[in-house]
Amino acid sequence: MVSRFLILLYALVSYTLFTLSFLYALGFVGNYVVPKSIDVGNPANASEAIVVDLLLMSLFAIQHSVMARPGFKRWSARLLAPACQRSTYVLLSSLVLLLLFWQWRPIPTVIWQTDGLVAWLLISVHWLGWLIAFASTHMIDHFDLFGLRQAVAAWRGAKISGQSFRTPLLYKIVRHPIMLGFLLAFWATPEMTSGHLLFALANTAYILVALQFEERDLIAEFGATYQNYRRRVPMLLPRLFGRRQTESAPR
Ligand SMILES: C[S@@+](CC[C@H](N)C(=O)[O-])C[C@H]1O[C@@H](n2cnc3c(N)ncnc32)[C@H](O)[C@@H]1O
Repeated sequence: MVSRFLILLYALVSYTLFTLSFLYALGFVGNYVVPKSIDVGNPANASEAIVVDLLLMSLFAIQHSVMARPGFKRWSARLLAPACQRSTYVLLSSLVLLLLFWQWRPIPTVIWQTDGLVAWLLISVHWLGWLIAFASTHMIDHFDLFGLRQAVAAWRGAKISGQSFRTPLLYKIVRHPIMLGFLLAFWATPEMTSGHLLFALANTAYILVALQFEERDLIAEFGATYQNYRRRVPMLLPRLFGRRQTESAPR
């Protein structure tokens, strides 16, 4: 009973930290509200800023990708109860993100600046990106992705079910709408500085590499179902003109 309560508490703390880091990310990337953002904070010379920022983003990429691999999950299962695994991933990802926000060095040189209608259009696409990313987590399984479903199952003494494969709504248009949302949020800005550009470029490269690993794991887990899905649905860029579907979509 006590351990089940602690697992639930741990999942709630991790989820709260994720929520805070996600909300901070909105302010960080868009330069809204928060005290320290992508273009506001400790001044540094450009070379120091590039090195520190790349190290911070690499730390996030390594933590986020290594911990997501099945081999790491099997190894960590010897140390962590299954119900705690996803929460630990979420907790560490959130902590690394908060470290990035805290230690980020801005590079303020302006690359492009817009105003009027173009600026509003870019701001709208930026917010649409965040909305797509957040809504898409609910389309596959938000509470499973962030570890709460596993902790609630443990609390109830129920079996923790494995990940299920889903393709609802936006997943019928692209295979990775969460990542598409992030890319829109990172690139669509009325004022692009060198620091923001470094952030957008490095994260785009990371997303493109990380998706190769994620898809390899999805093929290993769901086999022909994912291969068929891959043939029918584009990775990140929606098809402008629909192609006739020849196979029935997995649900
Ligand atoms: C952060 S989510 C990103 C999902 C997807 N790459 C996207 O951008 O929308 C990563 C997790 O989603 C899972 N996932 C990816 N596509 C999925 C799908 N169609 N159905 C269920 N889970 C999926 C992956 O196995 C991984 O555990």
